[in-house]
Amino acid sequence: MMWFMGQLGQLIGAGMFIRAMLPQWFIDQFYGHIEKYIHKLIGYFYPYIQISFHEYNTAESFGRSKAYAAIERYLSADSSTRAKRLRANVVKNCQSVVLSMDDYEEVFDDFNGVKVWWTSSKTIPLQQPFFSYRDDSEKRFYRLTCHRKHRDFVTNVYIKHVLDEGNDIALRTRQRKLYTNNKSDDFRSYHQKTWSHIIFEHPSTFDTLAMDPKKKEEILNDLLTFSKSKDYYKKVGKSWKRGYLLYGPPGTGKSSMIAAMANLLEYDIYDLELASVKDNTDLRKLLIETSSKSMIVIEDIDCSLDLTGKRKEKQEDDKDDKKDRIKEMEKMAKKKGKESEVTLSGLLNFIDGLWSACGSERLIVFTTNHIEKLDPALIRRGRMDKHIEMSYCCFETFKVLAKNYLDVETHELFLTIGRLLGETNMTPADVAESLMPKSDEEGVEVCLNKLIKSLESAKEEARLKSEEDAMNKCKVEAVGEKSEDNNDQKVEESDESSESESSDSKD
Ligand SMILES: Nc1ncnc2c1ncn2[C@@H]1O[C@H](COP(=O)(O)OP(=O)(O)OP(=O)(O)O)[C@@H](O)[C@H]1O
Ligand SMILES: [Mg+2]
Repeated sequence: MMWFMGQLGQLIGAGMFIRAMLPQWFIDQFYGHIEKYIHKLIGYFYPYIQISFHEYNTAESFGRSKAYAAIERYLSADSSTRAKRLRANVVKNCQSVVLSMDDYEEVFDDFNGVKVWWTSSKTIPLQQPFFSYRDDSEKRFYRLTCHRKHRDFVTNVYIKHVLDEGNDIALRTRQRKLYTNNKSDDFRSYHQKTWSHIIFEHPSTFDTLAMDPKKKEEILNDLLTFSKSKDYYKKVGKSWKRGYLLYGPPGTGKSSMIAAMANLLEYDIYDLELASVKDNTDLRKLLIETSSKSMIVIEDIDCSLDLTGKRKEKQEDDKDDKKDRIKEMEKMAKKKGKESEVTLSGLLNFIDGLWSACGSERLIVFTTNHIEKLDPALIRRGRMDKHIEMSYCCFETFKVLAKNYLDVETHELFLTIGRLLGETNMTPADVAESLMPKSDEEGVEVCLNKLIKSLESAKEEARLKSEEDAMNKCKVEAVGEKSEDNNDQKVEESDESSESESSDSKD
């Protein structure tokens, strides 16, 4: 049957060829009528329709057709098991090979009971052009054939299914990227692109992330639910994005959490450095050029810009250490002649203004060491939907680190470590550093003892510091009391002198 269909297809092609051979006057006078009857006749025997998808089409003048690429991926996923002749394409920096059907191969597809078949083919022009910006010697295309009674289903439903699947495969198999907007001035003058990128390869996952297991599971479920909620977001009229605020002291795993999130959902990361953004218009431009399935990350948002200060018109106390840092940054920016003019309202619009709805399936993540210094408008629910505290190492966190770094789940020293962790604050970064063997000779016990030692010295340091603080407080109070006494004495003396002056004058 397939052979028969193929032959009929060839006949149609032959008809086209005969048409090209006939003189023009004959075509003008008779061919229109003849062709009508030929098609009727062919249609009687050949109840199939054919749709071609060319690798290069005029609508997408440069580069390959996106539809062709999507079909190629869709067919590759399946055809490698069914087609007899395959073509190998090397991807991911020569690390893997993707197989696709070779030229003139044919595969069947069955979708919802409708049978179609795909043929890969190519045309070779008779004359090679003198000049061409790409190799025009071969023009590949896929031909889809189906029964004409399924025409509507195939054109409206099946082709959409193929393109969606193909695009999904592209997302699943792509190399993920880490983008930055911070470029040197020299680079910027040659390349006007807003983002530059490297391949994103970070080993952090939710398995390696040390934190309270219940909290971890809650975050994991939240992320997975988000990634499957396209229809829900559409139904409630919200753009498909979610904001996360990660806060806590340095070294508690905020950046590690970001990498784990991106690895879980297979998203790209756009690491946005606000201090390098010229103004709100530039910020919008950056937003527009981000892709879907991505995370936009602003680390240390409290130090990025004087966002709170601009809103409050710098009425706040200038002794604040954050402001000192910002002033320092502004000074440096002025020196370079590129001070950022991004305002708080610009940033709020970036997060959930009208423009933020472009693209979809996006996470916006802020990190900070000082949540209390952020403007409430910036982190209210709806903008930053989920607030996650990354805190000092507790016993549960330690157990995850011990499993990751030493491969132990229990040990007699765990009891001592648990007690010490309850008595002093140590970041997971510091705990991890003690647990990491520094040579092959350092076994589990040595590393756990190292941790106990550093916990004890951290505890001692904290005790000394609190004693010193208490002493300083006493000193300040004593100085305060003394100056109050002096003031009282001065007041008394001045009262006395004024009294004596008044009595003198009376005399
Ligand atoms: N919760 C954690 N789980 C696993 N590893 C951690 C955790 N916290 C810290 N680490 C380890 O400590 C290192 C520093 O952590 P990370 O950079 O994620 O901290 P951070 O909270 O982003 O710090 P900062 O506020 O200074 O940016 C990481 O490379 C990781 O190895
Ligand atoms: Mg960090």
